[in-house]
Amino acid sequence: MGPMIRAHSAAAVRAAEEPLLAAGEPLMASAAFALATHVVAELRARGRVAGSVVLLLVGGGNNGGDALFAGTHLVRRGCQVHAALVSDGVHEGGLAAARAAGVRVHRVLDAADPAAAVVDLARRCGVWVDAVTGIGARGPLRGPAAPVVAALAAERSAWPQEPVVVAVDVPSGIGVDDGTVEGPVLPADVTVTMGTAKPGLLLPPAAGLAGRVEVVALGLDGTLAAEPPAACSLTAADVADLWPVPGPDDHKYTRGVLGIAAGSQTYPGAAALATAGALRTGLGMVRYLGPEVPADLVRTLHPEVVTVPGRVQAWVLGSGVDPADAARTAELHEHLSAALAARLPVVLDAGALTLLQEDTRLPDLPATAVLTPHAGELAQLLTACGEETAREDVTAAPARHARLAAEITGATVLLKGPTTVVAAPAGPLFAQQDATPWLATAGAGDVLAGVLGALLAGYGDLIASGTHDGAHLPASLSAAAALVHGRAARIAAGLPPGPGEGRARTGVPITAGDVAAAVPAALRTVLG
Ligand SMILES: NC(=O)C1=CN([C@@H]2O[C@H](COP(=O)(O)OP(=O)(O)OC[C@H]3O[C@@H](n4cnc5c(N)ncnc54)[C@H](OP(=O)(O)O)[C@@H]3O)[C@@H](O)[C@H]2O)[C@@H](O)CC1
Ligand SMILES: Nc1ncnc2c1ncn2[C@@H]1O[C@H](COP(=O)(O)OP(=O)(O)O)[C@@H](O)[C@H]1O
Ligand SMILES: [K+]
Repeated sequence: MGPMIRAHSAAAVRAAEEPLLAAGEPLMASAAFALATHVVAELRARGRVAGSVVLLLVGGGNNGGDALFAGTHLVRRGCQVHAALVSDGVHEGGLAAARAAGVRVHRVLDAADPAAAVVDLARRCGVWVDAVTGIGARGPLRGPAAPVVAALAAERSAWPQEPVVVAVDVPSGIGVDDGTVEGPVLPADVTVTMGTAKPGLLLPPAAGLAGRVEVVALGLDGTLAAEPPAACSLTAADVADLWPVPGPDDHKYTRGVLGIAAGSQTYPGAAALATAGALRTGLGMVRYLGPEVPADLVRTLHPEVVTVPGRVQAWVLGSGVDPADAARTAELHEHLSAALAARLPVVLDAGALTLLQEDTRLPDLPATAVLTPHAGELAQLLTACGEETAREDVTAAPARHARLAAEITGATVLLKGPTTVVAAPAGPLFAQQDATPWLATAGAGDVLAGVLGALLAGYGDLIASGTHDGAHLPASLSAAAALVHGRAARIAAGLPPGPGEGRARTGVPITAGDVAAAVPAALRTVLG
């Protein structure tokens, strides 16, 4: 279990590089050697290295320079290496070295149809190295590189197993700092990234195009370790550090009591699922507060649940609550006000999000309030806050919209989706890609609300005392809940915990109840 994956912005990487370059460190030579080593490893994993045919897609900057110098190493390993220059400029030192080593250089822009010329060349190559742009990219790919990359992406989707695509630093064309994809991008199998991961390698939708991410430290890790990351992904080891494990002196009140005001006559299942998620997560007690039908269901399914009011250390509000139900909405308002006054952490899900929208005086929430919208709910919330937003806007730039909602409301925002993104008003973004598309099933969000609520209840006393580290703790706990929930889904679907399958479609269907039932198994993979 490795430590947290930390990503830094292009500007932070440049600032960290500066003193090393000034001191004469051969960063590009190191980057190129590491890149060649990874290409060789990919070739070896697929058969043989010597005799393999490699295509370098070379842009006009240092990203292209990395690939040209890597090409010299690959020639020495017996590869036949072709470099397609897809920009007017080129890294002159890299070009001279590549030519001298025997790399075959193709000035494809001289062809009548550069995209067709590159595709023609690419069909003969088993590895494509994407070095069009790196951290120097401004906006989506433009100029001749755009149709070249679009044509290669189309070619690749027709032949998904072959070739292997290795991106240098980032897949060219992604939003390096925000993970947006606004133009053509060639999906990579592996991204060899220099110095540190970049936010776009973790954040959706670009993260889905990066493949496996290999970080080449280049000696920048020391400097960057002192910088807060722009984005990060928790690993199981980080979650193990955060997860409350009871000691001999603990009792149910020190372990945490969670109040759940969820479910309704119309949607009683949400109450049962949020409760199941919470109970399986481990906490002292669940107090369920709601109308007769969901309360009966909860008592029947979970006799350990208490259904009378009393002290709690955190709340889950709103899952399965119909916003048109005025009486229930008023109850949620009361619970929310009481929770905020007591500085208790609170999860605002589904119907409770609508509550915020209908409150024209949007409460100024603390970061210990965690909103858990999916893309459609976040679009509605932002629109209600005066930021006209469509669901598609959110899915095109999840991190930006989650951050915007956090800044407007003051809350922590856990945005659900294929990759779960967590944003507090300040501090690093979190991106968790621990689940499986099988998790996209009714009620799965209710289970997540319960898991997160239970975790927050374990920290309730600390949070209420105000002695924690501000916005960071709720965001980290939200990311941890997403990891455990995602792993539970994978285990229920018969998949190993850990990173997803990329494009492969594996596993079996699951219900939200299966996910809740698999939370202890997920925790076993985390806590050991
Ligand atoms: N500093 C170092 O020593 C080290 C740097 N390293 C490596 O250098 C990379 C950064 O190199 P960089 O700064 O030269 O920028 P880079 O990513 O090649 O892009 C600039 C080129 O792209 C072009 N271009 C821009 N936007 C575009 C667009 N939308 N669509 C199309 N083209 C576009 C732009 O053209 P222009 O705008 O000038 O016309 C220019 O030609 C970094 O990612 C890492 O790989 C490592 O080796 C470690 C040591
Ligand atoms: N394609 C996907 N891959 C992995 N997880 C997904 C995908 N789509 C949705 N999810 C996850 O499934 C859950 C669905 O929750 P939600 O949309 O609230 O459903 P519901 O309201 O029915 O409970 C969330 O945890 C979300 O992150
Ligand atoms: K690249």
